[in-house]
Amino acid sequence: MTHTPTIPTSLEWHEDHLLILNQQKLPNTVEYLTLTNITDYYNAIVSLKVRGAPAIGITAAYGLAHAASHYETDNLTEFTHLFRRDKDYLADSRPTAVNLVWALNRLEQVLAHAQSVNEAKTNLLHSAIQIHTEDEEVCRMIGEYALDVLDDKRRIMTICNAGSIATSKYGTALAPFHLGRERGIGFQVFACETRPVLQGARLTAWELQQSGVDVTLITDSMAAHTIKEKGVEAVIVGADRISANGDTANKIGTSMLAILCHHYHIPFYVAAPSSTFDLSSRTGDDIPIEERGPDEITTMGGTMIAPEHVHVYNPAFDVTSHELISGIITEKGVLYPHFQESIQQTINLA
Ligand SMILES: CSC[C@H]1O[C@H](OP(=O)(O)O)[C@H](O)[C@@H]1O
Repeated sequence: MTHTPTIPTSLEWHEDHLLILNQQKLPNTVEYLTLTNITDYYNAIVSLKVRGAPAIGITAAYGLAHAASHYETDNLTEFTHLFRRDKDYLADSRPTAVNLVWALNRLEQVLAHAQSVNEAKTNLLHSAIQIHTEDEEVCRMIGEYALDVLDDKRRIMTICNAGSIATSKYGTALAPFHLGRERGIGFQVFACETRPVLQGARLTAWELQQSGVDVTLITDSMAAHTIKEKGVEAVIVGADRISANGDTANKIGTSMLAILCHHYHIPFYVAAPSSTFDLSSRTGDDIPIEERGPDEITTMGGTMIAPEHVHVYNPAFDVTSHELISGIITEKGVLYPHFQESIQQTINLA
């Protein structure tokens, strides 16, 4: 049976609930979950059932609007108090991806202009839907600019999953591959498995196969050898938070690839929407790095692969110095060094 290439997505809003693709079950099971209360939304984000900076921002926005639609008060002051309680709850789910707080703050701005509880409930949901639908065009534009930047390069490496299922559609780092396949541009993508959660092995390999893109899976430790032996021509990655000087937080292992690109004299690109920039973080030192539990490292499929009680350090992200980044590809165009200035000129207009 021939497979019809499709670009998979992970989020669907249905009138009064959000349907999410359970990314913890991929690639073996394609399962959708219905989120019905704010604890469902929180737990889905914390447990990485939904993950990826833009996708968790969109999910949190729906979660907050959904919760607010059930507040039983006609008093706007009381409504606002409940709103801020739930906003803070969702904001605490994961600390590194700034898209989460960006989306929640956008809803708070909508609430500030509401004249009644009913108007607030309506406008909050419309804002969440708008954040979701806007993101698809943003990712498509990132894909267009990335195709220009990659030019005639075809052998590209990536890490984690900055793909269609990590956003509304298309993705950021993977967007050029999806668009390219639709236009007959044949990329060969080398996907790092991305220990410990295996977003590369479980998600990027699956997503690109669904979309008909040529993907080769490697372990993270094979990156240097693969760049040299397979003639990798560029690396493109996503981002969770980009500071004012261009330092970029992304999945753990990303800075390792940037250092390899510097050594092998190939370009290292970051692909991210404007909503991933955090100008209040002056440098990467200001970016909070999420640390996750030991089980992600000491177990696989529920089986211990390390001795009991071993000390574990599990940072989920690392920071790549702006000095190692060749370009930051956004929906507004490509930013080049010196990033402090180009970010001020471009992202301030967001
Ligand atoms: C466009 S996704 C951006 C970013 O989010 C991922 O982190 P996680 O899987 O922990 O949510 C990864 O760092 C991606 O590059």
